[in-house]
Amino acid sequence: MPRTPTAVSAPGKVLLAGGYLVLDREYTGLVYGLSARISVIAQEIKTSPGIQLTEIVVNSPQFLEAQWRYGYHLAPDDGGIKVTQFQVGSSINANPFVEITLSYALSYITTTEHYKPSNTFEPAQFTIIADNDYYSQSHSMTGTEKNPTRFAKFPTALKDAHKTGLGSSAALVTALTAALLTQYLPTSAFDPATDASKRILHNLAQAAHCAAQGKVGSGFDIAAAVYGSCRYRRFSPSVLQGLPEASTPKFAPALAACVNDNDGQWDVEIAKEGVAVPPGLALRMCDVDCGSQTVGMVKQVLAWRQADPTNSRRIWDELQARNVALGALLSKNQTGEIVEAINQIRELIRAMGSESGVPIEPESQTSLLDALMDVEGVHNGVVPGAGGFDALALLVDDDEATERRVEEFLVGWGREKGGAVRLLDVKGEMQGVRREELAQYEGWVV
Ligand SMILES: Nc1ncnc2c1ncn2[C@@H]1O[C@H](COP(=O)(O)OP(=O)(O)OP(=O)(O)O)[C@@H](O)[C@H]1O
Ligand SMILES: C[C@@](O)(CCOP(=O)(O)O)CC(=O)O
Repeated sequence: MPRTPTAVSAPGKVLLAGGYLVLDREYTGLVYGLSARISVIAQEIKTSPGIQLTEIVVNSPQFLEAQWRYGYHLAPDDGGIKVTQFQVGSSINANPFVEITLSYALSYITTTEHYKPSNTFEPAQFTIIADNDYYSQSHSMTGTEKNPTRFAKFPTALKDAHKTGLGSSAALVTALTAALLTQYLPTSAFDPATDASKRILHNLAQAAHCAAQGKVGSGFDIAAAVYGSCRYRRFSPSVLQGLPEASTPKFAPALAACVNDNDGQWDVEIAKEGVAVPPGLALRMCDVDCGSQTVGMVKQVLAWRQADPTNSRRIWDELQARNVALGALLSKNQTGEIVEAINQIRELIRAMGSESGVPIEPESQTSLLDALMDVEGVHNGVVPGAGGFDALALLVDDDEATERRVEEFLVGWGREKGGAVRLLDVKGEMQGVRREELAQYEGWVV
């Protein structure tokens, strides 16, 4: 009997407060999950009787040239599962986030008691469906004009897609890891609704995402993808630094020991209590269709921190206090105090920017935020995360009239200043990873 297809989704993120600081365990970040999700639908590939396939296919049908086919084998000396991409068409088009997630999740599964003694995984297809707000490009909806489906078809390959900065890779790695664990383990061993499974998923997705990115960041984006909105204190980088490279000797047992946290090393702190958007308000995002190269910005800010330890500590400690104060007043619904609390945070973010020479809140974003605050119903906003030209996060009254006023304002702003500024549909959302009903993907998966 073929298994019924399953779907899981993970949300995108916005780091409302705590950019840069959250890289250090002394400080915390205020992270919100977003209603923009990445879903992965897992289905068996039907084979003819007598034919054995060892193939795993991953598709991202909203984009051009977005199918990746993999074979796999057990690497020697407990190296786990090595995946090898098959060529489709005339060129090979790699997706490191997909490939590394496969090799990490499958390697982990081989260490569980549920792995088939036959040393195989049933051939399966994993379809990635992303909410449209992850990308800035104009797109065509796939249904009829009167009845468009929720998911768009983009006229580009993924490498040409303009990202809005909502954390597509973290949501993808988390959802794909959860889909693989759901597909190849019984529900008694993995069920994303339980806390124990969420911990496994979090640790495994952090390990895969760091490997795919080629660096250990703070990991707040994976935390948001798994747990949704939370106050986040990072794990010590040493938790992952001892892992051998994938498919080298002893990778699989080392990964399992790390993910199962045999030595109690994971010191990450995720607090969901008290992280909220006050009733009647919404966290919205405003895309400026630019995006930032955050790697260089992070390097430069950290270099400033080393070069000027006294001054930078003074700014960071005060900024942490202001960030915590914002979290507290949001959770206590003190809506009237938002404007001043965020102004105070922005002031120090700009100070950190001018001291380090990094445009964390660039002047053009300052003028846009300040002008938006004059629109009725808009409280305040920040350039979240690493800052720069990523989409802005705004706290606004959650009603249609405010939405209309903001949209009208942005049209005028774009006309006057040039550039495509627009309100994204996405809103802050509390929930993390979850199982999904299949019906919503009709037309995308057969
Ligand atoms: N819909 C998708 N299908 C397949 N792969 C995807 C999809 N969306 C994102 N990816 C993978 O994630 C990569 C983008 O990751 P990257 O970390 O650069 O962006 P991001 O996580 O959206 O950005 P940020 O961290 O600034 O918010 C893509 O190059 C691709 O490998
Ligand atoms: C600068 C940093 O603190 C936040 C980066 O956030 P974003 O990817 O720009 O949303 C880096 C990190 O936390 O890994």
